Amino acid sequence: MRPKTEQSLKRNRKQRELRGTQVNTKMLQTGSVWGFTGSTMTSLMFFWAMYKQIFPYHLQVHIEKYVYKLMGWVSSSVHIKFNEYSREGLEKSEAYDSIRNYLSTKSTALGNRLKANESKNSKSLVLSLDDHETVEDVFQGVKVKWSSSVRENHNRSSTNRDKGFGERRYLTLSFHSRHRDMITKTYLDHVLREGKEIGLKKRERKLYTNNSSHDWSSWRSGSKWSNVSFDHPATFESLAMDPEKKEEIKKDLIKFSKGKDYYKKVGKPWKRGYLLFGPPGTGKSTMISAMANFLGYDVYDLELTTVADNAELKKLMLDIKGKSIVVIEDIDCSLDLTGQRKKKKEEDEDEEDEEEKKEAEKKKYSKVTLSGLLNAIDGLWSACSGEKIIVFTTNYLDKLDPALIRRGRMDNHIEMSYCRFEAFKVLAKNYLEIESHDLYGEIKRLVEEVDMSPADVAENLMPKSEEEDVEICLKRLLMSLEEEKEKARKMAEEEEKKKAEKEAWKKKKRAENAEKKKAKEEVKKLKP
Ligand SMILES: Nc1ncnc2c1ncn2[C@@H]1O[C@H](COP(=O)(O)OP(=O)(O)OP(=O)(O)O)[C@@H](O)[C@H]1O
Ligand SMILES: [Mg+2]
Repeated sequence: MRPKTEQSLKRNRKQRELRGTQVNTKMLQTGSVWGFTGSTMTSLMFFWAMYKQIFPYHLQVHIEKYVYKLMGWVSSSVHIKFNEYSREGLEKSEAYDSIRNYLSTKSTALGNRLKANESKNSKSLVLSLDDHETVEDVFQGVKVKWSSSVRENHNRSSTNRDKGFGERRYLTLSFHSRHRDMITKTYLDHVLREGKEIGLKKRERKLYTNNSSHDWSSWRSGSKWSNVSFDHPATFESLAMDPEKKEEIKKDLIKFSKGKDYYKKVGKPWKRGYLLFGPPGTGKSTMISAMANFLGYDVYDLELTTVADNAELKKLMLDIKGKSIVVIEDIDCSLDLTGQRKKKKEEDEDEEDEEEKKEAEKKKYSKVTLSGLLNAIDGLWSACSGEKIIVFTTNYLDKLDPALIRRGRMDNHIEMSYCRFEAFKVLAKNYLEIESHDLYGEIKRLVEEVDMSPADVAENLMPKSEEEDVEICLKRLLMSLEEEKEKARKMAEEEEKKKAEKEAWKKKKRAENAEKKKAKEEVKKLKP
């Protein structure tokens, strides 16, 4: 470790010497905000190079301090330095990362030399300004200059050495002193905000699932959630549904994600609830992935049946970060959230089949109640750590307690329905890469009258071998639709028959009753 560090230090020193006085001049900059004149620079360069060779480091630090002060008196420029690490060298500076992200967009435009870094938390390479590079930026008509610098880290504690820090990087922002107020107040705010935004878009997103509380202590740092990287390919473009409805949802999401100030103004926590309902295979789960990809949010898949009680649910909720979608799938099956009314009904019916018994067993573990869940959604936690979207999915809207899905809790109710022609066109484009076909007319007629889920349509459209072409897939879909239509017709016929039989039975009963009544009345008349 040590020989390698010393070698790298030597190499750095050499590089510095090769770069000459220009680089050394940049290294003058160490104060947090200070200034110096450009006119005195040239004469200083020579002395600076000499003095770096002659004086030991600890003396240089003192000399530099006084030189900066002197230069500050006559300066017309202001320089602000941003270190990569905190003073102790242990923690990476968030501001540095945000500025680096911001500058990566500026430097690409200007064609500067860039450095590609691979980051653990980023889904792609992070491009940043290379060492000793400069880039200009213009904000509200004011020109500023950013330069990236690196200097040896002379204060290498054992921790630093272990972490492999031989160098200290920093960015310097330079501008004319007359713009000091605007730059320090408005421009820096703008840079940090934009940089953070870029960082969030680039970061690798996660899919979290809740651990059972029995396991909380055994997970690293007592984590309540375990995660994998979220890599679902669904997007709104590939989602088959009514285009107008899709646009509405996208607009709603954009409004929400940009609504920080609005929510603050109206005094509401920055969160929004979506209820997705519809038959199986209509794209509810796919929609959640598309939403997460659209907004760049993490997904927290909350399995309520493994949550022991309300207190545990609250702890889980408090452990959720901002910019996330909290999902409770099949909310009607998760817990007995319909309250007493359902219990009574079940007791009356007394006809639980095997499946229901198993479900009930699962639910027994969890003591989460409806009011616990309502608190978890609406409670104080929901105002913590940034914006959140909560999504419930269900196949049976009428099974849910109205309190759970009322507006304000579930703000947006979205019905995911059977595949109609507009949705079919999206699926055909996704699966077969076609925009139209001779068979479209026939398909349109059938999909508008047959209830087939997008999942079933997609399955028919997917080529099953290399030999299967577009026509084969479309014809298979047509056949399935015809079969479904026939099935639906037979079912309707049977329904009709049953209804007619019931009606006939009722009529017969009514006639029998009338007959009986008549006979009784006649007997009454005959009685003295
Ligand atoms: N609207 C859709 N657009 C695109 N693909 C869809 C759509 N609906 C379903 N699919 C396809 O069908 C598969 C199943 O859909 P998904 O899991 O989203 O349905 P779901 O509504 O969540 O069903 P369930 O109610 O059973 O959970 C998806 O993987 C996707 O390929
Ligand atoms: Mg689903």
